[in-house]
Amino acid sequence: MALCRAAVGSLARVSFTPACRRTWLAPVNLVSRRGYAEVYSRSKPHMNIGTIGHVDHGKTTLTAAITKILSTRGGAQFTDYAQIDRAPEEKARGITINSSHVEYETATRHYGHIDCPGHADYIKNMITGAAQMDGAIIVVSATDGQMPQTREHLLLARQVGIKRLVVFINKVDQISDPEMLELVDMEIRDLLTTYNFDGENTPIVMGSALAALDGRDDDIGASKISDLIDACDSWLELPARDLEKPFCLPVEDVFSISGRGTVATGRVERGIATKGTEVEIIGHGDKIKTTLTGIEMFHKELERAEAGDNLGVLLRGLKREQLSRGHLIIAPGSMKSVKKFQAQVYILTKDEGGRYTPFMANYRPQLFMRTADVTTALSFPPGTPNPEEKMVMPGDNVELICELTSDLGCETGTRFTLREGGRTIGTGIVTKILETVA
Ligand SMILES: Nc1nc2c(ncn2[C@@H]2O[C@H](COP(=O)(O)OP(=O)(O)OP(=O)(O)O)[C@@H](O)[C@H]2O)c(=O)[nH]1
Ligand SMILES: [Mg+2]
Repeated sequence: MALCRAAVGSLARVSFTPACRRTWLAPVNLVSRRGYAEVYSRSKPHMNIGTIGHVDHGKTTLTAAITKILSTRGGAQFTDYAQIDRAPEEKARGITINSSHVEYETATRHYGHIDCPGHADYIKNMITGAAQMDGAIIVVSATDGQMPQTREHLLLARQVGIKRLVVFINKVDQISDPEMLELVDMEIRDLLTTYNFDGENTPIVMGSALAALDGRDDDIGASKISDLIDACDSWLELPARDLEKPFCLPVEDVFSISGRGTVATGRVERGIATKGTEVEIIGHGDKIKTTLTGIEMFHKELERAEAGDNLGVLLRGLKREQLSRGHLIIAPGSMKSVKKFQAQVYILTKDEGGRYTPFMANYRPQLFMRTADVTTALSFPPGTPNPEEKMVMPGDNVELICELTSDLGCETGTRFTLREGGRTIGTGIVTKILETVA
């Protein structure tokens, strides 16, 4: 900020000097551009990560320690424990989540980092994607080893599509027996493998977040935080940018333009398509191959549609009635249309605008996914004890099977909401595809 202000300041000063009037633009622009780059550092790739793990294992202390260590290298502003733990309430789609966001940068990357104050907030955050994590640091206290929430967060991390994690074994200042640490290391590697992470190669760093924060015992404090940051840089993979993913345009509206044909409008979710690209239309019982013969945005013809664009596309040989809201226009073969899937769902409490009462299997709310809405029957996955009697309470995090009345294009990781009578009662993420349409 300081640099930005300096740039603005110099702009104001220079523009007041008449003699400079003709020439000031160039130097001032240079200053402001340089200022901008140093402040926001857009040159480094960005990645969203966060601390996850069992209550009291040291997630917030570690978050504070990372900002402290990086602040000495000029890559962060030190944010102390109290500032992080005083997480602001965020209303994400009607759901209140307490979470703190800090940012820092290393030599090669810019990170956004999320830390939640409680278990319930981690669950909500991971299911709703209120702050999407591309990777995570799982914190495990050496004094306890893995605990129930260690496992639950690992499972959720897997389900929301996090592919790689870095482990921080914390509180080693309280362990005198090195064999104990070896045991925790082995146990965590086994656990990672159980949840389909790479247990063998995942970096595990052992240290003390508190020592780093307090500026003592460098060998288990600051130096280990540095190791952890290096492990994040080298092991966590940058997510593919939306432009690199296969094309997907969820249809919002359909028009018929006489003499030209059928036009679908919507916002490109991901990927790139050019005029003449072959596409596939899926959903609502259809699978139609066609070609994009025109792309238009703000009444102007475009050669290329890309992620984020709000536009209309002209489709070869398609009748108005063949297309409707909720269809997906995709790169051929890049996604399947799905009739039944398993999902991790968070049911909103009444304070969050959700239901007042529990529901049981065969409850049939409306499911909203991208631009589509269809009715879904809900049931419990096989192996659920007493499925006929099981009740889902507001505030619960449950695995459910969704059977749709009309198929929709989706994949593992696609998010949706459940609504009933105009209110959102739940939010979920697809974790397993069970039945697709040929
Ligand atoms: N001895 C020791 N204590 C630590 C260390 N790191 C954190 N603690 C203490 O462990 C307690 C919990 O730390 P937090 O950072 O609040 O843990 P958390 O995982 O954020 O806890 P929740 O947000 O409640 O789930 C605090 O009293 C910390 O001071 C450490 O390396 N060594
Ligand atoms: Mg905390």
